[in-house]
Amino acid sequence: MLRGCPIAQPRALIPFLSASDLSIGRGDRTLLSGLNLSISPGDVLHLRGRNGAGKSSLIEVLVGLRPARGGTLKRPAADQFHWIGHRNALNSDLGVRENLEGWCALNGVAASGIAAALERTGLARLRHRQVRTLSAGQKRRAALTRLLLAQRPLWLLDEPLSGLDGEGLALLGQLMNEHVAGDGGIVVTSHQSLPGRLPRVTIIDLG
Ligand SMILES: Nc1ncnc2c1ncn2[C@@H]1O[C@H](COP(=O)(O)OP(=O)(O)OP(=O)(O)O)[C@@H](O)[C@H]1O
Repeated sequence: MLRGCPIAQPRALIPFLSASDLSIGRGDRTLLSGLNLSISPGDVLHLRGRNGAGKSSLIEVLVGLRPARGGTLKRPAADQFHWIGHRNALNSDLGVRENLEGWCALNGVAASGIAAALERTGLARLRHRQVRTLSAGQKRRAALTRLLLAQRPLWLLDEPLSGLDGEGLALLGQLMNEHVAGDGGIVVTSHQSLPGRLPRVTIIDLG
């Protein structure tokens, strides 16, 4: 029997996360309904909208912090995504490095990468500073440092641009670019255009 060269098959991209006919609400109000979305390796999903449109509420539903009001949601396992919320999830009383060490210990992540990750996010110099003494942008950078340590395929970033200066925005653009180039996926909320040159961005306007 003749055997030819194996023919390269197109890669089937299995979504990290998908939702159909999703509705979400706060209190007695429905904020969003009939929402369909899917995020696969290499995708960036930009959730855009005015203040109060429901961006944070939606991302909290996507990560499982609050239930959807209706529809279907398929989410990855907890160790397959990393979420950065509005508040950065940093302990103000601890130093930058201590925060990261604690996060690594809690999440079973090797702490050996902390020094390099802090260099990358421009915080090496501030590693011993108590978090409460950092500026808003520096706190944001500390939260972004966890992305490098976590090395999880799906990132969910709520307003990651807030507080960052031009250099910080460029850094975030690079991190996002590298992540999707390595077949990661990103869900990101922002009022602004996203930094960097991202190859595959889908924008969902929430109003
Ligand atoms: N605990 C709450 N109870 C009732 N309504 C709430 C609660 N928290 C937020 N809301 C309302 O839900 C709506 C959506 O809020 P959400 O924080 O998701 O908006 P957002 O698009 O992220 O806004 P922003 O751009 O200002 O961060 C707003 O109208 C807000 O007032």
